[in-house]
Amino acid sequence: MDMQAIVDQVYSELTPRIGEGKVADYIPELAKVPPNQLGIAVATVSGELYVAGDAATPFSIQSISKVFMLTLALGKVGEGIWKRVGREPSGSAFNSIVQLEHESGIPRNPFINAGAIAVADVVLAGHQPKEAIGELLRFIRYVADDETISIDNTVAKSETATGYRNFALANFMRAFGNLDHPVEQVLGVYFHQCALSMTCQQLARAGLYLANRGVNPLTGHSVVSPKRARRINALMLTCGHYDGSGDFAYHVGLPGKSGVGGGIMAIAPGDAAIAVWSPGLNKVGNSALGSAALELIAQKTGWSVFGS
Ligand SMILES: NC(=O)CC[C@H](N)C(=O)O
Repeated sequence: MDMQAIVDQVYSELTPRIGEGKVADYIPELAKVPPNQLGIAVATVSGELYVAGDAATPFSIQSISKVFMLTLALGKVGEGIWKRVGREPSGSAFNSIVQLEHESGIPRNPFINAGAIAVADVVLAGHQPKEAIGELLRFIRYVADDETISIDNTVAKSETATGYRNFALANFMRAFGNLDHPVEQVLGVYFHQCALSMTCQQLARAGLYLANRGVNPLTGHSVVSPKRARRINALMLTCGHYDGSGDFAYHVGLPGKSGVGGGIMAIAPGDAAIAVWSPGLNKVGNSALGSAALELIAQKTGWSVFGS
């Protein structure tokens, strides 16, 4: 079956389930997003793009931004980042605070909130918060090869007003000496990165460097080394879905990163980058239908990092 037929079939198989899950409501602006949407985009390393459903509708990428910020931070400080954040799955919720105290302010991995806040602190070094946000925006436009990508300031404001847990996490880390900048500044960067607004099409293209040994095949831009691309994929596989990472690996078998906006970016190394979006979330905060769509795509294409 050709790729467009696969994407169409996955979309139509899931159509009866559209609306499943629960839209995130702890960020008031996200609670307003209509739940009955499903977008699928597959960008192949050979340069094709296959889409179905609401693949051209922008949504809040939220925690998917953590992959791009980690890429930036690794570019800045290299492996030194691992003094500030671990590389182990957390087995607890994305916004959990318990582990952080036990482990003296060193977050388990760069994809839980605490870890991403530490990464934002690294990217902020030598910058004003506005410049760091500008650097991320330039980077995402560069990897996606799309100058129209922007940040939804209403979402960033909404989260700033209600992000009590993230303030708690950041204050905790600052107390342990694991944040170099004032909490307000670091979270300013973090909330804006989470508020990046992108479509499935843009996100699939943006992820291509991770599917193609660090090089964006559409532009020829070398973003990271092959080794670094593999390592980022390894972290996405083990930590990209919080305490649902094992289940995602079991069902989908590909590195992936989810966000509470309902998006998931998945990487089929050597083949494609995939972005799916549906706002309803499962119990651990990952898109319910997005996960189902990726499972079907993986099944139908045979893509898996665990063997064919
Ligand atoms: N899992 C997520 O997407 C969480 C991101 C969200 N901005 C938060 O910090 O709570």
